[in-house]
Amino acid sequence: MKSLVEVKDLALGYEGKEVFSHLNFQIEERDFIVVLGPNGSGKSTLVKGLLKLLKPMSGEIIYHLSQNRLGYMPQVTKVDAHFPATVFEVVLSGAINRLGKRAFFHREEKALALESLSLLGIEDLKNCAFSELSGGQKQKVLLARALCATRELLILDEPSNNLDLKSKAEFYELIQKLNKEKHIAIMLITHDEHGKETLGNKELVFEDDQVIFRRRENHV
Ligand SMILES: Nc1ncnc2c1ncn2[C@@H]1O[C@H](COP(=O)(O)OP(=O)(O)OP(=O)(O)O)[C@@H](O)[C@H]1O
Repeated sequence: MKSLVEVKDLALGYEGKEVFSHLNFQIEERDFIVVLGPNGSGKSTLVKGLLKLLKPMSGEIIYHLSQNRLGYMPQVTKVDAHFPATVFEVVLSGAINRLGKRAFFHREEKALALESLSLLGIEDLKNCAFSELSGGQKQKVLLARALCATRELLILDEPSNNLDLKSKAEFYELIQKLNKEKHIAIMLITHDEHGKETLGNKELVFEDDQVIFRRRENHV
């Protein structure tokens, strides 16, 4: 499988203090990597590094993504729930990295936003106010927004947070389908028991001063 991202001997941290070091792993095409670990262990720090919001203290991250595009879905709690925009506007904003020097979205980006909505079966929400959606619907809209950025690699930050069991199961089914049928590589950061047991072909586990990367044996 082609490598999408190579993390080599990476150390990340804040103000000269390392959160983790000597981290090595690769994200390959079609991978579904589950990232696990207790609060404060460094999961979000890794995500910040992958999104280039935090510079490596040592080591490097090498990207083999087309036009360096990465899809990121933030935690709903980190998104302003009262954001005064329609679903379509929120999804379209995911295509901002495709604009280059243009200030306005073209027909292609708008078509991509519609296609992302329809891929997730939520085209009927298009004109709804984002702030009025349920938690599960908001997650799907943010996933459609990430799909507008790229179909190569999505990083999902605790997507099951604050969802009821039914919405959670539905959401996991959806991302599994994107991975298996559309061959989108996924990195899922989760605390969730469901994710711990059943999802992913590989896992990255942050525990007691070490980070372990391994293949999951129970992968279906
Ligand atoms: N901006 C920051 N400045 C300084 N220290 C930080 C900053 N952000 C996080 N940290 C520290 O880095 C460590 C790792 O935090 P991080 O947020 O990556 O953990 P996490 O595994 O994502 O936790 P959670 O599951 O609660 O989101 C913690 O000790 C945290 O206090």
